[in-house]
This record gives sequence, structure tokens and C-alpha cells, in this order.
Amino acid sequence: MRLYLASTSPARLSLLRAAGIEPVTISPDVDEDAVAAAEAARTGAALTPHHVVELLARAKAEAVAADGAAHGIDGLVLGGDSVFVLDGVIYGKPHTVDRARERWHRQRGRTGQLYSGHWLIDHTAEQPGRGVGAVAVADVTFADDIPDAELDAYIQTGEPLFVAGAFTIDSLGAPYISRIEGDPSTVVGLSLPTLRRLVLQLGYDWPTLWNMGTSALPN
Ligand SMILES: Nc1nc2c(ncn2[C@@H]2O[C@H](COP(=O)(O)OP(=O)(O)OP(=O)(O)O)[C@@H](O)[C@H]2O)c(=O)[nH]1
Repeated sequence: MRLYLASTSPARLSLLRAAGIEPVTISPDVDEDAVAAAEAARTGAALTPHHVVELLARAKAEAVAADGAAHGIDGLVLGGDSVFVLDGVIYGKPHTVDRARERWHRQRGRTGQLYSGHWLIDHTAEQPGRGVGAVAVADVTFADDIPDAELDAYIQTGEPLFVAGAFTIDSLGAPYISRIEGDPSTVVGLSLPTLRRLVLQLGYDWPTLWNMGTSALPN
């Protein structure tokens, strides 16, 4: 079974490859801010983190599936979205050094939640368009002994600017994460246990997605 990843996230691609799946990646053409704003206007209330990540994961998967014929899609289309929540406030990517510094000064020594949304669409002749979704959440606790100067050095690498919550657990940010509760792949941006359950929900066996080269096999 072919998996189509409706995401530009290198981290999501790496997670799938390490799990034995070489997806076809297709960039979703979605204005995330506009989609979230339209939903907030429709509901008349601020969106919960759970709602935001499932809404955007679905929008990305549906945007790619809508062009299914153009892409020659015959398989499962996966969209994802992640946000970080601290004290009830939803944070995406900081994008700027000042915002990343402000976030870290707030989250240092604290615990927040990383929410990842998943939407999987069956784009095969058998069940064209059937979609299922789920959200996974993991608690992330940050080290409390990071001096300002070291935080600035980390921020200057640029890594924190383009990831939800301004941190990674699998790259330069790893030394600053003291505890995770939940499956680590949720924090990276794609919960593999959650994806497996969605595949089963659509009636497929997980191993049918394996199309590993040697890249996924431990050497
Ligand atoms: N490597 C890594 N990436 C992380 C981590 N936490 C969050 N991210 C990334 O932060 C990004 C969150 O932004 P999203 O809007 O969900 O996704 P995106 O990167 O914009 O890509 P699209 O799916 O194309 O929207 C994702 O690429 C996540 O993989 C982490 O701990 N490690």
C-alpha cells in the first residue's frame, strides 16, 4: 500500500523512513492561518489545540487528495500538524530570534504539551475519499539549568525558529529536554502508533505499508 505524505516536514519524512515506509511526499497548498481563522469564525470561539491540529492535518490531507488524479494517487494520503501548548497558550513556529528567546525564557524548567494531529484518507478505488483522524499529545519538560547565553547560542543555530514550540527532541534541542511523557514520535510531529491505528481503522495491515529500502534496517 503506497503512503502519500501531504507534508513538507523533513522530520515527518524521517520518522516514516525509519519505520520502513518510503512515502511519496507532496507539499500541501494550504493557508493554515486562513483555515484556522475561518473555523474560529464559524464556531464563534477560540479553537482548542486538539481542534487546531486535527483541522489542519485534515485540510492538508484533503488538499493533496483533491488533486489525487493529477498526482496519480492510489493509496493512503496522510496530513499532519503540530503545536506546542504552555499554560493554555498555543504556539506554532516562532520564526524570529526574539520570539524564540521569549518562548524559551518562558518554558525553561517548565512542562508543556506537544499536540500532533493526523488525518489519513483512503484514496484507493475500494474506499475513495474515506478519511479518519486522531490527535496524540505528549508532555515535554525542559531543563531548568540552561543559562541565557547558551539559550542564545541554541537560538542562533536557527533550528528553533522553524519547529513547533521552538525545540526539537531529536536534534540540537535534545540536551535541553529532561522528560517526555507519551510516544516520542508525537513530539517530532507524527505519532507512529497513532498512524498505525488509523491504517488499521481503514481496514489495512500495517506491514502492507512497508516498502523499505535498506535505509530502515539497522546496520
Ligand atoms: N525534528 C523535529 N521536528 C519537530 C519537533 N517538534 C516539532 N517539529 C516540527 O515542527 C513542525 C511543525 O510545523 P507544522 O505546521 O506541523 O508542519 P510543517 O513543518 O509546516 O510542514 P507541513 O506539514 O508541510 O505543514 C513540523 O515539521 C514538525 O516535524 C522535534 O522535536 N523534532
